Amino acid sequence: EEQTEFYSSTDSMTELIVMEKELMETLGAYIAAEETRLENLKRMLSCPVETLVSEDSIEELERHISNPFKAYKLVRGLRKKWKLVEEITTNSSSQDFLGVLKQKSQGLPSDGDVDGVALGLVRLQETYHLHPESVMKGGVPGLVGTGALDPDEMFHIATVAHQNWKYQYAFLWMQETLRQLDEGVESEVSKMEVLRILAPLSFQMGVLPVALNLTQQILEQDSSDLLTLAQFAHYKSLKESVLTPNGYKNPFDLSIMHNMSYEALCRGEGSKMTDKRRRRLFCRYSSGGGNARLIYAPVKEEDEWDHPRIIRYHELMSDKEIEIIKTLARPKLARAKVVDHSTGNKYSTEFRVSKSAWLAEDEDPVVVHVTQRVADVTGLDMASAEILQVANYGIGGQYEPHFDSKLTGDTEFELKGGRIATVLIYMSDVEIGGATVFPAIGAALKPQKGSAVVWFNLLQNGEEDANTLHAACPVFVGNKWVANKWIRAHGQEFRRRCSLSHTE
Ligand SMILES: O=C(O)CCC(=O)C(=O)O
Ligand SMILES: [Fe+2]
Repeated sequence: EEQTEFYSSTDSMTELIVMEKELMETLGAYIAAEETRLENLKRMLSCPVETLVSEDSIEELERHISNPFKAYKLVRGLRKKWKLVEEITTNSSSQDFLGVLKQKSQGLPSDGDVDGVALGLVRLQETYHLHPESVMKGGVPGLVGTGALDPDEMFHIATVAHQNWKYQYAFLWMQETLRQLDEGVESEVSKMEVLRILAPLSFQMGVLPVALNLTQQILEQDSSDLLTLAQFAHYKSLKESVLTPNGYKNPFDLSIMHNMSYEALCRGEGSKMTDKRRRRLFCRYSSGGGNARLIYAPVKEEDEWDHPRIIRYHELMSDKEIEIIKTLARPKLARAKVVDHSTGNKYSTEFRVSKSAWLAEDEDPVVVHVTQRVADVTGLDMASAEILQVANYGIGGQYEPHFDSKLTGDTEFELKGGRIATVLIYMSDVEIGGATVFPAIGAALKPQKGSAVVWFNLLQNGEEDANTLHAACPVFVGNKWVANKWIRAHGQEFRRRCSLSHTE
């Protein structure tokens, strides 16, 4: 059974806000119905069938009901009233409400979803080198109104980081949790729970004085804990020995890990473009070599990179077209899957966190128009191209370095050839993060709504171009929508436009 997995796409996160609003309305209606019911019950309570005065003696009561009319009224009144009370009591709308809640709750986040969002946050921290404090205290430009997390939320993020072997971030979040608890902030998690994880973690991270101090704090609470006693003795002997632990790393220094060129490029560092080369990159208007559709409205073409050639076409899609494509894709978005090379099975991984959908030409004239526009500006033959793939990235959504031409079990290869070119259309701007980076050449391309970037994955000899290894950086702030048009080799033999054919 497929999970909803909101976190892999920002679009499904917005659905959650809508759902919360609907649930609140349903809850409001339920409460109103219950209030009316209670009001009715209270009214029953305030008008007794007969008033019993405390001084009334048995004789008086007997005299009272000796009047046959009064006796009649009493019997009838009691029957009527308490039948009504029973009716009102059983007519609770709680069953209806619970039914609605149960039906809606299938779309609400599961525990797995909550963990997934936390892992997404840690992934962002890794890529963009963010300390817990800077995330919370607005130390990140563009990230406004985050607000503080409470100790239970921090403890949860720390636990998820720990379970996913992200020890440095687990350590930092646990530390922050402990700091808050020491400041007396209310929490469900106890200080002992935090200490029992943080003490050995501090040792693992190589900060022996902290490990010793925290272990001591555990023992102050529970001096009979044998395991902790043994750990304490071990840490102490290490401290007293002249040997300092090898490979000591400052656990607060986030630059020591995740410094692969892919992540550096995502942070806007490590571009390998020199000034001299940059001066030879141009921007021009092109009519696609006399294409009738472009003569009066030439396309703005910009060199993004020289070797290999990467070109950006501006205004490939209009905002209106983008809205239509997104609307068509929305109901079809499913977590993007990666193919297992040995078994051919598809599975979802952290390697590729996004939701995608395929749109065929017959779904809407706009899809046909996009294909036509791609054909016009690139001059490539679309007969062998794949249908349009639309992707939406959520919190921490990313696609780690890969080649578009490396497809396992490619059923179209025989007939249409390899994925010779990629046309990547950006259907949104992204406030922070979400760049497309090429680690082998040190290039980073920023999403720009309506524009498309194009490169050849295959060299003229048909071999894969190792320089086209690329990745989608995690989205940090914003919503990322892209569309891919993969163009196959067949039909391009005489069409590889000179502006794009600098490769050998
Ligand atoms: O979203 C991006 O920036 C790149 C996506 C990509 O490389 C792909 O879908 O193959
Ligand atoms: Fe790709």
